Amino acid sequence: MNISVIGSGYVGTTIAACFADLGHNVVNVDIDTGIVDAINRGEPPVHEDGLPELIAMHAGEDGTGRLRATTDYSAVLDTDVTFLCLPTPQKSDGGIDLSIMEAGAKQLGETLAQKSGWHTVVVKSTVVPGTTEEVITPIIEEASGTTEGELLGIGMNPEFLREGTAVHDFRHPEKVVLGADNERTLEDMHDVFTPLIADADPHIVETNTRTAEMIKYANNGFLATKVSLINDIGNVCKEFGVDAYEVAEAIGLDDRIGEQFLRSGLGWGGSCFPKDTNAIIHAAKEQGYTPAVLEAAVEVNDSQPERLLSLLDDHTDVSGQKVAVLGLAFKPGTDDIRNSRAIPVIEGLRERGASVTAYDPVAAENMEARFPEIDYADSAADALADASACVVCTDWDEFAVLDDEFEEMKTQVVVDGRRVIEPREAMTYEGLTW
Ligand SMILES: NC(=O)C1=CN([C@@H]2O[C@H](COP(=O)(O)OP(=O)(O)OC[C@H]3O[C@@H](n4cnc5c(N)ncnc54)[C@H](O)[C@@H]3O)[C@@H](O)[C@H]2O)C=CC1
Ligand SMILES: O=C(O)[C@H]1O[C@H](OP(=O)(O)OP(=O)(O)OC[C@H]2O[C@@H](n3ccc(=O)[nH]c3=O)[C@H](O)[C@@H]2O)[C@H](O)[C@@H](O)[C@@H]1O
Repeated sequence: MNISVIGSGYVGTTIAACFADLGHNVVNVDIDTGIVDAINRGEPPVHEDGLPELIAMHAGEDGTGRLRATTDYSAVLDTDVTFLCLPTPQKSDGGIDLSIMEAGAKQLGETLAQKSGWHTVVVKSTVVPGTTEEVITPIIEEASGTTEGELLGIGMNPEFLREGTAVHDFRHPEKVVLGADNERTLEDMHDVFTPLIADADPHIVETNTRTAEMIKYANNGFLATKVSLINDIGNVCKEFGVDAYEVAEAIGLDDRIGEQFLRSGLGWGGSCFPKDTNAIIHAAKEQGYTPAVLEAAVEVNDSQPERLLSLLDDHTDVSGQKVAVLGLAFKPGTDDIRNSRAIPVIEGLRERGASVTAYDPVAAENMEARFPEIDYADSAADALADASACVVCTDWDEFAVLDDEFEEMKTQVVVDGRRVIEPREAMTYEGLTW
Protein backbone atom coordinates (compact mmCIF):
# COMPACT_ATOMS: atom_id res chain seq x y z
CA MET A 1 0.00 0.00 0.00
CA ASN A 2 0.99 3.63 -0.33
CA ILE A 3 1.02 5.25 3.09
CA SER A 4 1.70 8.80 4.26
CA VAL A 5 2.63 9.60 7.86
CA ILE A 6 2.15 13.17 9.03
CA GLY A 7 4.46 14.07 11.89
CA SER A 8 7.82 12.37 12.04
CA GLY A 9 8.78 12.30 15.70
CA TYR A 10 9.23 9.22 17.89
CA VAL A 11 6.03 7.56 16.70
CA GLY A 12 5.81 8.83 13.11
CA THR A 13 9.39 7.93 12.23
CA THR A 14 9.19 4.52 13.86
CA ILE A 15 5.91 3.45 12.27
CA ALA A 16 6.95 4.81 8.85
CA ALA A 17 10.22 2.85 8.89
CA CYS A 18 8.43 -0.29 10.13
CA PHE A 19 5.65 0.05 7.52
CA ALA A 20 8.34 0.35 4.81
CA ASP A 21 9.99 -2.74 6.20
CA LEU A 22 6.65 -4.58 5.96
CA GLY A 23 6.66 -3.83 2.22
CA HIS A 24 4.55 -0.65 2.03
CA ASN A 25 5.66 2.52 0.21
CA VAL A 26 5.81 5.24 2.82
CA VAL A 27 6.30 8.99 2.87
CA ASN A 28 6.88 10.96 6.07
CA VAL A 29 5.54 14.52 6.06
CA ASP A 30 7.00 16.89 8.64
CA ILE A 31 7.40 20.67 8.96
CA ASP A 32 10.94 20.26 10.32
CA THR A 33 13.46 20.29 7.46
CA GLY A 34 16.17 18.87 9.72
CA ILE A 35 14.05 15.76 10.29
CA VAL A 36 13.11 15.45 6.61
CA ASP A 37 16.74 15.84 5.47
CA ALA A 38 17.95 13.27 8.01
CA ILE A 39 15.47 10.63 6.82
CA ASN A 40 16.29 11.34 3.18
CA ARG A 41 20.00 10.86 3.98
CA GLY A 42 19.05 7.48 5.44
CA GLU A 43 19.56 8.59 9.05
CA PRO A 44 17.14 8.49 12.00
CA PRO A 45 16.04 11.87 13.45
CA VAL A 46 15.50 10.31 16.90
CA HIS A 47 17.50 7.87 19.04
CA GLU A 48 15.77 4.47 18.89
CA ASP A 49 17.23 1.00 18.94
CA GLY A 50 16.94 -0.65 15.50
CA LEU A 51 15.81 2.53 13.73
CA PRO A 52 19.18 3.45 12.13
CA GLU A 53 19.29 0.08 10.36
CA LEU A 54 15.68 0.30 9.12
CA ILE A 55 16.02 3.86 7.82
CA ALA A 56 19.34 3.12 6.16
CA MET A 57 17.75 0.07 4.53
CA HIS A 58 14.70 1.83 3.11
CA ALA A 59 15.54 5.57 2.78
CA GLY A 60 18.53 7.47 1.41
CA GLU A 61 20.51 6.87 -1.77
CA ASP A 62 21.25 3.21 -1.09
CA GLY A 63 17.83 2.37 0.33
CA THR A 64 15.05 0.29 -1.19
CA GLY A 65 13.22 3.54 -2.01
CA ARG A 66 10.23 2.46 0.09
CA LEU A 67 10.74 5.33 2.58
CA ARG A 68 11.17 9.04 1.95
CA ALA A 69 10.35 12.29 3.70
CA THR A 70 9.10 15.69 2.63
CA THR A 71 7.72 18.96 3.98
CA ASP A 72 5.14 19.00 1.19
CA TYR A 73 1.65 17.82 2.19
CA SER A 74 0.75 17.15 -1.46
CA ALA A 75 2.72 13.88 -1.08
CA VAL A 76 -0.40 12.43 0.59
CA LEU A 77 -2.20 12.59 -2.76
CA ASP A 78 -0.17 9.63 -4.03
CA THR A 79 -1.11 7.54 -1.01
CA ASP A 80 -4.18 5.51 0.06
CA VAL A 81 -3.95 5.97 3.81
CA THR A 82 -2.61 8.83 5.94
CA PHE A 83 -1.59 8.41 9.59
CA LEU A 84 -1.72 11.53 11.77
CA CYS A 85 1.16 11.28 14.27
CA LEU A 86 1.20 14.84 15.51
CA PRO A 87 1.92 15.90 19.09
CA THR A 88 -0.99 16.26 21.54
CA PRO A 89 0.71 18.14 24.37
CA GLN A 90 -0.68 19.30 27.69
CA LYS A 91 -2.17 22.77 28.19
CA SER A 92 -1.35 24.73 31.35
CA ASP A 93 -4.72 23.65 32.86
CA GLY A 94 -3.78 19.96 32.35
CA GLY A 95 -6.17 19.46 29.42
CA ILE A 96 -5.15 18.22 25.97
CA ASP A 97 -3.87 20.82 23.49
CA LEU A 98 -5.33 19.91 20.10
CA SER A 99 -4.06 22.97 18.24
CA ILE A 100 -1.31 21.09 16.35
CA MET A 101 -3.74 18.29 15.44
CA GLU A 102 -6.26 20.85 14.25
CA ALA A 103 -3.69 22.66 12.09
CA GLY A 104 -2.46 19.36 10.62
CA ALA A 105 -6.02 18.16 9.96
CA LYS A 106 -6.86 21.42 8.18
CA GLN A 107 -3.80 21.24 5.97
CA LEU A 108 -4.48 17.59 5.23
CA GLY A 109 -8.13 18.37 4.38
CA GLU A 110 -7.13 21.20 2.06
CA THR A 111 -4.73 18.85 0.32
CA LEU A 112 -7.35 16.09 0.02
CA ALA A 113 -9.68 18.57 -1.70
CA GLN A 114 -7.52 17.85 -4.79
CA LYS A 115 -8.12 14.09 -4.61
CA SER A 116 -10.99 12.49 -6.50
CA GLY A 117 -10.94 8.93 -5.10
CA TRP A 118 -11.36 7.46 -1.61
CA HIS A 119 -8.82 8.33 1.10
CA THR A 120 -8.51 6.93 4.61
CA VAL A 121 -7.11 9.04 7.44
CA VAL A 122 -6.05 7.33 10.66
CA VAL A 123 -5.57 9.25 13.89
CA LYS A 124 -2.54 7.66 15.57
CA SER A 125 -1.94 10.42 18.12
CA THR A 126 -3.33 9.99 21.62
CA VAL A 127 -6.54 12.04 21.80
CA VAL A 128 -9.35 12.17 24.38
CA PRO A 129 -12.57 10.26 23.59
CA GLY A 130 -14.67 11.96 20.95
CA THR A 131 -11.81 13.93 19.34
CA THR A 132 -11.69 11.97 16.06
CA GLU A 133 -15.45 12.19 15.64
CA GLU A 134 -16.11 15.70 16.94
CA VAL A 135 -12.92 17.63 16.18
CA ILE A 136 -10.76 15.99 13.48
CA THR A 137 -13.53 14.72 11.20
CA PRO A 138 -15.41 18.05 10.89
CA ILE A 139 -12.13 19.91 10.13
CA ILE A 140 -11.10 17.47 7.39
CA GLU A 141 -14.64 17.35 5.99
CA GLU A 142 -14.87 21.11 5.77
CA ALA A 143 -11.38 21.64 4.32
CA SER A 144 -11.70 18.81 1.78
CA GLY A 145 -15.33 19.38 0.85
CA THR A 146 -15.92 15.62 1.38
CA THR A 147 -18.13 13.82 3.90
CA GLU A 148 -16.85 11.00 6.10
CA GLY A 149 -18.15 7.68 4.76
CA GLU A 150 -18.49 8.96 1.16
CA LEU A 151 -14.98 9.45 -0.31
CA LEU A 152 -13.34 9.85 3.05
CA GLY A 153 -12.77 7.43 5.93
CA ILE A 154 -11.43 8.53 9.31
CA GLY A 155 -10.29 5.90 11.79
CA MET A 156 -8.40 5.79 15.09
CA ASN A 157 -5.52 3.41 15.80
CA PRO A 158 -3.85 4.06 19.17
CA GLU A 159 -0.16 3.29 19.51
CA PHE A 160 1.25 1.31 22.43
CA LEU A 161 4.98 1.32 21.62
CA ARG A 162 7.45 2.43 24.26
CA GLU A 163 10.37 4.74 23.61
CA GLY A 164 13.70 2.94 23.69
CA THR A 165 12.11 -0.29 22.41
CA ALA A 166 9.82 1.34 19.83
CA VAL A 167 10.86 -0.76 16.83
CA HIS A 168 10.63 -4.02 18.77
CA ASP A 169 7.26 -3.03 20.28
CA PHE A 170 5.84 -2.07 16.89
CA ARG A 171 6.93 -5.38 15.39
CA HIS A 172 5.65 -7.48 18.29
CA PRO A 173 2.44 -5.88 19.49
CA GLU A 174 0.21 -7.73 21.93
CA LYS A 175 -2.79 -6.05 20.35
CA VAL A 176 -3.71 -3.87 17.40
CA VAL A 177 -6.74 -1.66 18.07
CA LEU A 178 -8.65 -0.60 14.99
CA GLY A 179 -11.27 2.06 15.65
CA ALA A 180 -13.52 2.89 12.72
CA ASP A 181 -17.03 4.12 12.24
CA ASN A 182 -17.54 2.60 8.75
CA GLU A 183 -16.61 -0.65 6.96
CA ARG A 184 -14.37 0.76 4.22
CA THR A 185 -12.16 2.56 6.75
CA LEU A 186 -11.86 -0.61 8.82
CA GLU A 187 -10.91 -2.59 5.71
CA ASP A 188 -8.16 -0.11 4.79
CA MET A 189 -6.79 -0.18 8.33
CA HIS A 190 -6.79 -3.98 8.20
CA ASP A 191 -4.90 -3.93 4.89
CA VAL A 192 -2.19 -1.72 6.37
CA PHE A 193 -1.65 -4.16 9.23
CA THR A 194 -2.08 -7.41 7.28
CA PRO A 195 1.70 -8.10 6.94
CA LEU A 196 2.27 -7.29 10.60
CA ILE A 197 -0.63 -9.48 11.69
CA ALA A 198 0.81 -12.32 9.56
CA ASP A 199 4.23 -11.90 11.23
CA ALA A 200 3.30 -11.23 14.83
CA ASP A 201 -0.22 -12.67 15.29
CA PRO A 202 -1.42 -10.00 17.75
CA HIS A 203 -4.95 -9.78 19.17
CA ILE A 204 -7.06 -7.58 16.89
CA VAL A 205 -9.55 -5.33 18.61
CA GLU A 206 -12.14 -3.84 16.28
CA THR A 207 -14.19 -1.05 17.74
CA ASN A 208 -15.45 2.49 17.13
CA THR A 209 -13.14 5.52 17.19
CA ARG A 210 -14.35 6.80 20.59
CA THR A 211 -13.67 3.46 22.31
CA ALA A 212 -10.26 3.16 20.59
CA GLU A 213 -9.35 6.57 22.00
CA MET A 214 -10.43 5.54 25.51
CA ILE A 215 -8.56 2.22 25.33
CA LYS A 216 -5.32 4.20 24.92
CA TYR A 217 -5.96 6.34 28.02
CA ALA A 218 -7.10 3.33 30.03
CA ASN A 219 -3.88 1.51 29.03
CA ASN A 220 -1.58 4.37 30.00
CA GLY A 221 -3.63 5.31 33.06
CA PHE A 222 -3.52 1.73 34.32
CA LEU A 223 0.24 1.38 33.82
CA ALA A 224 1.03 4.77 35.35
CA THR A 225 -1.19 3.91 38.33
CA LYS A 226 0.48 0.52 38.68
CA VAL A 227 3.87 2.23 39.02
CA SER A 228 2.44 4.79 41.44
CA LEU A 229 0.86 2.02 43.50
CA ILE A 230 4.16 0.13 43.79
CA ASN A 231 5.82 3.44 44.68
CA ASP A 232 3.21 4.04 47.37
CA ILE A 233 3.72 0.51 48.67
CA GLY A 234 7.49 1.00 48.31
CA ASN A 235 7.35 4.13 50.47
CA VAL A 236 5.52 2.11 53.12
CA CYS A 237 8.13 -0.66 52.79
CA LYS A 238 10.92 1.83 53.37
CA GLU A 239 9.23 3.07 56.57
CA PHE A 240 9.27 -0.53 57.88
CA GLY A 241 12.80 -1.31 56.68
CA VAL A 242 11.41 -3.77 54.13
CA ASP A 243 12.85 -4.14 50.60
CA ALA A 244 10.08 -3.19 48.12
CA TYR A 245 11.82 -5.14 45.34
CA GLU A 246 11.61 -8.37 47.32
CA VAL A 247 7.93 -7.66 47.96
CA ALA A 248 7.32 -6.80 44.27
CA GLU A 249 8.97 -10.02 43.14
CA ALA A 250 6.66 -12.03 45.35
CA ILE A 251 3.42 -10.26 44.48
CA GLY A 252 4.35 -10.32 40.77
CA LEU A 253 4.13 -14.13 40.92
CA ASP A 254 0.37 -13.70 41.20
CA ASP A 255 -0.88 -13.68 37.60
CA ARG A 256 -3.60 -11.24 38.57
CA ILE A 257 -0.88 -8.71 39.46
CA GLY A 258 1.84 -9.63 36.94
CA GLU A 259 5.57 -9.02 37.24
CA GLN A 260 5.87 -6.00 34.91
CA PHE A 261 5.78 -2.35 35.93
CA LEU A 262 6.61 -3.11 39.55
CA ARG A 263 9.95 -1.27 39.63
CA SER A 264 9.51 1.30 42.36
CA GLY A 265 11.63 4.42 42.73
CA LEU A 266 11.64 7.90 41.25
CA GLY A 267 8.40 7.38 39.30
CA TRP A 268 7.24 7.89 35.76
CA GLY A 269 8.22 10.58 33.32
CA GLY A 270 8.27 10.79 29.55
CA SER A 271 6.17 12.42 26.92
CA CYS A 272 3.04 10.38 27.56
CA PHE A 273 2.20 9.08 31.06
CA PRO A 274 2.24 12.57 32.63
CA LYS A 275 0.32 14.35 29.87
CA ASP A 276 -2.08 11.48 29.23
CA THR A 277 -3.07 10.97 32.87
CA ASN A 278 -3.62 14.72 33.22
CA ALA A 279 -5.56 14.90 29.94
CA ILE A 280 -7.99 12.10 30.88
CA ILE A 281 -8.43 13.48 34.42
CA HIS A 282 -9.20 16.89 32.92
CA ALA A 283 -11.55 15.48 30.27
CA ALA A 284 -13.39 13.34 32.87
CA LYS A 285 -13.84 16.35 35.14
CA GLU A 286 -15.32 18.28 32.25
CA GLN A 287 -17.89 15.49 32.04
CA GLY A 288 -18.58 15.89 35.77
CA TYR A 289 -16.56 12.94 37.15
CA THR A 290 -13.36 13.20 39.21
CA PRO A 291 -11.17 10.09 38.77
CA ALA A 292 -9.80 9.89 42.32
CA VAL A 293 -7.37 7.01 41.76
CA LEU A 294 -5.77 8.64 38.71
CA GLU A 295 -5.41 11.88 40.68
CA ALA A 296 -3.72 9.99 43.51
CA ALA A 297 -1.37 8.31 40.99
CA VAL A 298 -0.21 11.75 39.82
CA GLU A 299 0.20 12.95 43.40
CA VAL A 300 2.38 9.99 44.40
CA ASN A 301 4.44 10.42 41.25
CA ASP A 302 5.00 14.10 41.89
CA SER A 303 6.25 13.44 45.43
CA GLN A 304 8.92 10.78 44.66
CA PRO A 305 11.71 13.23 43.59
CA GLU A 306 11.18 15.21 46.81
CA ARG A 307 11.43 11.98 48.82
CA LEU A 308 14.77 11.22 47.12
CA LEU A 309 16.08 14.69 47.95
CA SER A 310 14.98 14.41 51.56
CA LEU A 311 16.85 11.08 51.87
CA LEU A 312 19.92 12.88 50.56
CA ASP A 313 19.38 15.67 53.12
CA ASP A 314 19.42 13.03 55.87
CA HIS A 315 23.03 12.21 54.97
CA THR A 316 24.67 15.41 53.81
CA ASP A 317 24.32 19.13 53.29
CA VAL A 318 24.97 19.56 49.58
CA SER A 319 25.21 23.36 49.64
CA GLY A 320 28.41 24.38 47.83
CA GLN A 321 29.25 20.70 47.18
CA LYS A 322 29.61 18.84 43.89
CA VAL A 323 26.73 16.39 43.38
CA ALA A 324 26.79 13.84 40.56
CA VAL A 325 23.47 13.17 38.83
CA LEU A 326 23.64 9.84 36.99
CA GLY A 327 20.98 9.52 34.29
CA LEU A 328 18.97 12.29 32.65
CA ALA A 329 16.72 10.46 30.18
CA PHE A 330 13.20 9.66 31.47
CA LYS A 331 14.09 5.98 31.04
CA PRO A 332 17.04 4.01 29.64
CA GLY A 333 17.39 3.47 25.88
CA THR A 334 16.26 6.95 24.85
CA ASP A 335 17.60 10.50 24.65
CA ASP A 336 14.15 11.85 25.55
CA ILE A 337 14.14 14.02 28.69
CA ARG A 338 10.52 15.15 28.52
CA ASN A 339 9.16 15.10 32.09
CA SER A 340 12.22 13.16 33.19
CA ARG A 341 12.28 12.73 36.96
CA ALA A 342 15.86 14.04 36.77
CA ILE A 343 14.41 17.53 36.15
CA PRO A 344 12.77 18.05 39.59
CA VAL A 345 15.80 16.36 41.18
CA ILE A 346 18.21 18.81 39.53
CA GLU A 347 15.92 21.72 40.44
CA GLY A 348 15.91 20.56 44.07
CA LEU A 349 19.69 20.20 44.14
CA ARG A 350 20.13 23.68 42.72
CA GLU A 351 17.69 25.12 45.28
CA ARG A 352 19.94 23.55 47.94
CA GLY A 353 22.96 25.37 46.46
CA ALA A 354 24.65 22.23 45.10
CA SER A 355 27.04 22.35 42.18
CA VAL A 356 25.51 19.76 39.85
CA THR A 357 27.52 17.63 37.43
CA ALA A 358 25.30 15.43 35.31
CA TYR A 359 26.03 12.46 33.11
CA ASP A 360 23.88 10.50 30.68
CA PRO A 361 25.13 8.30 27.81
CA VAL A 362 22.78 9.92 25.25
CA ALA A 363 20.49 12.54 26.80
CA ALA A 364 22.98 15.16 28.05
CA GLU A 365 22.63 17.39 24.99
CA ASN A 366 18.84 17.56 25.39
CA MET A 367 19.16 18.33 29.10
CA GLU A 368 21.72 21.06 28.37
CA ALA A 369 18.98 22.98 26.55
CA ARG A 370 16.88 22.75 29.75
CA PHE A 371 19.69 23.39 32.28
CA PRO A 372 22.54 25.20 30.47
CA GLU A 373 23.99 26.35 33.81
CA ILE A 374 24.96 22.95 35.26
CA ASP A 375 28.05 20.91 34.33
CA TYR A 376 27.93 17.86 32.07
CA ALA A 377 30.53 15.12 32.34
CA ASP A 378 31.66 12.84 29.51
CA SER A 379 31.48 9.74 31.69
CA ALA A 380 29.98 8.53 34.94
CA ALA A 381 33.56 8.36 36.31
CA ASP A 382 34.13 12.07 35.60
CA ALA A 383 30.78 12.98 37.16
CA LEU A 384 31.64 11.02 40.32
CA ALA A 385 35.23 12.30 40.72
CA ASP A 386 35.40 14.56 43.82
CA ALA A 387 31.61 14.58 44.22
CA SER A 388 30.25 14.72 47.76
CA ALA A 389 27.13 12.82 46.78
CA CYS A 390 25.54 11.00 43.87
CA VAL A 391 21.89 10.58 42.92
CA VAL A 392 20.75 8.03 40.33
CA CYS A 393 17.79 9.06 38.18
CA THR A 394 17.82 6.60 35.22
CA ASP A 395 18.42 2.84 35.26
CA TRP A 396 21.03 2.68 32.47
CA ASP A 397 22.82 -0.69 32.49
CA GLU A 398 26.24 0.99 32.49
CA PHE A 399 25.58 2.35 36.01
CA ALA A 400 25.15 -1.18 37.35
CA VAL A 401 28.80 -2.03 36.54
CA LEU A 402 30.32 1.08 38.16
CA ASP A 403 32.82 0.01 40.79
CA ASP A 404 36.16 1.73 41.58
CA GLU A 405 34.69 4.94 40.17
CA PHE A 406 32.89 5.50 43.50
CA GLU A 407 36.25 5.53 45.30
CA GLU A 408 37.10 8.79 43.51
CA MET A 409 34.20 10.54 45.26
CA LYS A 410 34.97 13.00 48.06
CA THR A 411 32.38 11.22 50.19
CA GLN A 412 30.59 8.11 48.99
CA VAL A 413 26.97 9.11 49.59
CA VAL A 414 24.74 7.50 46.98
CA VAL A 415 20.95 7.88 46.80
CA ASP A 416 19.62 5.49 44.20
CA GLY A 417 16.25 6.31 42.65
CA ARG A 418 16.25 3.29 40.33
CA ARG A 419 17.82 0.32 42.15
CA VAL A 420 20.87 0.06 39.88
CA ILE A 421 23.87 0.58 42.11
CA GLU A 422 25.36 -2.30 44.06
CA PRO A 423 25.92 -1.01 47.60
CA ARG A 424 29.42 -1.57 49.03
CA GLU A 425 31.08 -1.27 52.39
CA ALA A 426 32.67 2.16 52.11
CA MET A 427 29.48 3.63 50.69
CA THR A 428 26.59 5.33 52.44
CA TYR A 429 23.81 3.93 50.27
CA GLU A 430 20.11 4.78 50.33
CA GLY A 431 17.54 3.23 48.01
CA LEU A 432 14.35 5.16 47.54
CA THR A 433 12.04 2.28 48.42
CA TRP A 434 14.41 -0.38 49.79
N1 LIG B 1 6.42 8.98 22.07
C1 LIG B 1 5.81 7.83 22.29
O1 LIG B 1 6.41 6.86 22.73
C2 LIG B 1 4.34 7.66 21.98
C3 LIG B 1 3.56 8.73 21.58
N2 LIG B 1 2.23 8.57 21.33
C4 LIG B 1 1.42 9.69 20.87
O2 LIG B 1 1.78 9.96 19.50
C5 LIG B 1 1.69 11.36 19.22
C6 LIG B 1 3.01 11.85 18.66
O3 LIG B 1 3.99 11.68 19.66
P1 LIG B 1 5.56 11.79 19.36
O4 LIG B 1 5.89 11.03 18.13
O5 LIG B 1 6.23 11.44 20.63
O6 LIG B 1 5.69 13.34 19.03
P2 LIG B 1 7.01 14.14 18.61
O7 LIG B 1 6.93 15.46 19.26
O8 LIG B 1 8.21 13.29 18.83
O9 LIG B 1 6.84 14.31 17.01
C7 LIG B 1 5.87 15.08 16.41
C8 LIG B 1 6.36 15.55 15.04
O10 LIG B 1 5.31 16.31 14.41
C9 LIG B 1 5.92 17.36 13.65
N3 LIG B 1 4.91 18.38 13.38
C10 LIG B 1 4.42 19.36 14.20
N4 LIG B 1 3.48 20.07 13.57
C11 LIG B 1 3.35 19.55 12.31
C12 LIG B 1 2.51 19.82 11.20
N5 LIG B 1 1.58 20.79 11.24
N6 LIG B 1 2.66 19.07 10.10
C13 LIG B 1 3.58 18.08 10.02
N7 LIG B 1 4.39 17.76 11.05
C14 LIG B 1 4.28 18.48 12.18
C15 LIG B 1 7.07 17.81 14.53
O11 LIG B 1 8.04 18.50 13.78
C16 LIG B 1 7.58 16.47 15.09
O12 LIG B 1 8.60 15.93 14.28
C17 LIG B 1 1.25 12.00 20.53
O13 LIG B 1 -0.15 12.13 20.56
C18 LIG B 1 1.68 11.00 21.58
O14 LIG B 1 0.89 11.08 22.75
C19 LIG B 1 1.62 7.34 21.41
C20 LIG B 1 2.35 6.24 21.79
C21 LIG B 1 3.77 6.31 22.08
O1 LIG C 1 1.77 6.45 25.19
C1 LIG C 1 2.98 6.35 25.20
O2 LIG C 1 3.74 7.22 24.82
C2 LIG C 1 3.65 5.13 25.74
O3 LIG C 1 3.84 5.35 27.16
C3 LIG C 1 4.53 4.30 27.83
O4 LIG C 1 5.82 4.11 27.22
P1 LIG C 1 7.08 5.03 27.59
O5 LIG C 1 6.63 6.28 28.25
O6 LIG C 1 7.90 5.13 26.37
O7 LIG C 1 7.95 4.18 28.62
P2 LIG C 1 7.64 3.14 29.81
O8 LIG C 1 8.56 2.00 29.66
O9 LIG C 1 6.20 2.84 29.93
O10 LIG C 1 8.09 3.98 31.07
C4 LIG C 1 7.40 5.15 31.46
C5 LIG C 1 7.97 5.67 32.77
O11 LIG C 1 7.63 4.79 33.83
C6 LIG C 1 8.79 4.47 34.58
N1 LIG C 1 8.64 3.10 35.11
C7 LIG C 1 8.24 2.08 34.30
C8 LIG C 1 8.10 0.81 34.79
C9 LIG C 1 8.36 0.56 36.13
O12 LIG C 1 8.23 -0.58 36.65
N2 LIG C 1 8.76 1.59 36.92
C10 LIG C 1 8.91 2.86 36.44
O13 LIG C 1 9.26 3.78 37.19
C11 LIG C 1 9.95 4.60 33.60
O14 LIG C 1 11.17 4.84 34.26
C12 LIG C 1 9.50 5.78 32.77
O15 LIG C 1 9.87 7.00 33.40
C13 LIG C 1 3.75 3.00 27.64
O16 LIG C 1 4.47 1.92 28.25
C14 LIG C 1 3.53 2.69 26.16
O17 LIG C 1 2.70 1.53 26.04
C15 LIG C 1 2.83 3.88 25.52
O18 LIG C 1 2.65 3.68 24.13
